[in-house]
Amino acid sequence: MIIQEKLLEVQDLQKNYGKKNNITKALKGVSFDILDGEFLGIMGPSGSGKTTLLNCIATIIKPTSGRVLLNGKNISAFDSKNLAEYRGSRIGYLFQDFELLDNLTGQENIMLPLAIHGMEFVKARAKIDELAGFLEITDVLNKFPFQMSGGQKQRVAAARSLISDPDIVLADEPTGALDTRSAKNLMNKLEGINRSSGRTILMVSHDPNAASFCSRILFIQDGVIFHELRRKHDERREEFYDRILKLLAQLGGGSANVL
Ligand SMILES: Nc1ncnc2c1ncn2[C@@H]1O[C@H](COP(=O)(O)OP(=O)(O)OP(=O)(O)O)[C@@H](O)[C@H]1O
Repeated sequence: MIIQEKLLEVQDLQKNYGKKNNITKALKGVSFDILDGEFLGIMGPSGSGKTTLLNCIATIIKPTSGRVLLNGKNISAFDSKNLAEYRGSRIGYLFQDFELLDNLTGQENIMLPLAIHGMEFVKARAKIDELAGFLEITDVLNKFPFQMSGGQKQRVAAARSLISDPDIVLADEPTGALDTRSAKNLMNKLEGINRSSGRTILMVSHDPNAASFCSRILFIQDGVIFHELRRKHDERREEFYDRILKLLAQLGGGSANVL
């Protein structure tokens, strides 16, 4: 994996929900960079601010203060016209509950970002075939979501997140609705995409198994990043997984208490 320059810069991000007497400080000044080609994980207990952080980066919500720079551009200050250009094009999204449209086939779902941003049909066709082959979804391209397994739906959603060659894919608990086998399969595919094409991925997960596929993990609690684990060069995933579990045990007397 060739790691190059800073792709995403998160600078002193704060997010408050609510009003005057009833404010929840979900993010209390979060800062970190993601280098081009990284597969970064964010782990933390329920309510720690993971989704809020991802949604601020995804431009789905506006931070109370602080900035998110993508390729040096302050996307948190973009207006709706700029955002429309970025969403689904420069930023790919992968959600826990797939968010496929029920009345569209797999292929039509995958092509949705292209319908919005435009791409020649021939080019799109070649790209779909390539992604479908890699993600093993060729046989469900003409099926509707209700005819697919959970794992197939999530791999179709992964293809949709990648179809427009985004700078970064943001994944929120992508294995959350999958059984163990499908979850491992999906993570293997995401790791393969990260390694083979250098695609940058930012994934929020509370699952140590899923997180062990990342090259680096940031730990968040009470809206603050408090620890970082980096997968060593050539470290086997199983060894990284053991280190994650050890850290969680140190932090909270057992992973169940922490996450
Ligand atoms: N729309 C909202 N309005 C008010 N408070 C919110 C809102 N969304 C989140 N919060 C609060 O902000 C804090 C962080 O929530 P967030 O969803 O980011 O945590 P999380 O780590 O993703 O949790 P989980 O793992 O349970 O999804 C929590 O205290 C939550 O109750």
